[in-house]
Amino acid sequence: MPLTDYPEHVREAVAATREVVARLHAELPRWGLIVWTAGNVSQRVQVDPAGPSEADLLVIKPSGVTYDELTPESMVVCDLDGTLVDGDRSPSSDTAAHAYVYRHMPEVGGVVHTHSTYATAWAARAEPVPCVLTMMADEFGGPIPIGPFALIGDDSIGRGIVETLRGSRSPAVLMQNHGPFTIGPDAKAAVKAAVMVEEVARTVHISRQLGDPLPIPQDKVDSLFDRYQNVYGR
Ligand SMILES: O=C(CO)[C@@H](O)[C@@H](O)COP(=O)(O)O
Repeated sequence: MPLTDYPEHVREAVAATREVVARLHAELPRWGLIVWTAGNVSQRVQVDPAGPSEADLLVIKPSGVTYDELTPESMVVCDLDGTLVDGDRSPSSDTAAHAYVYRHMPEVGGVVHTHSTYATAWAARAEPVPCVLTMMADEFGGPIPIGPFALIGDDSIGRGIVETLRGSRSPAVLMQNHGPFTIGPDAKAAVKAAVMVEEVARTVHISRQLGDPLPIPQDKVDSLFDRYQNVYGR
């Protein structure tokens, strides 16, 4: 269904989401998380005020466009099957993965994918980043998990993200041989997770060059995660 057939309040929400998603894309090169046209950010447009539903839409970057060319108007709107609803260009090649996450994780409002160097190096080894930093306990509630090797082009990547993160406290998954995908209640939270996963992947990598980092006991991880998620910054 073309965007013009949606009610005015939905079209207004789409316009606002285009502004948000375009602005958040600038954070990926700003924090050194991508090169050229790699990576993408999306946000769910909640159509039903009662809560996330199959009728929702998503806004995502156009495929193969450099970040300096991204504008709110260039953002692409799709339904949760990945079908184009509004946009002059093809949606990101990862749209199917983002859409799958939105269909199967109703609490997720934002998805980000990058190829950030240190996190992608851990993904190349299919090695979870161990929880050896209080910052990891705060942000991820434990190790950063590895998702399965999955080819682009169907639901494989999205299924791997959901199967890995459903039931996990981590908002980030390192897809084997590919790179990080992150989720959040909105796109800003998912971008923050993408920044943090690269930061801790780098720190733990450096620590490992000099010796064996010390794991944090699980009860301490639980305490740190609970404080950070429920008290910090309130
Ligand atoms: O990693 C992949 C595909 O999974 C890259 O092609 C992706 O980062 C960028 O593709 P798009 O420009 O969003 O189509």
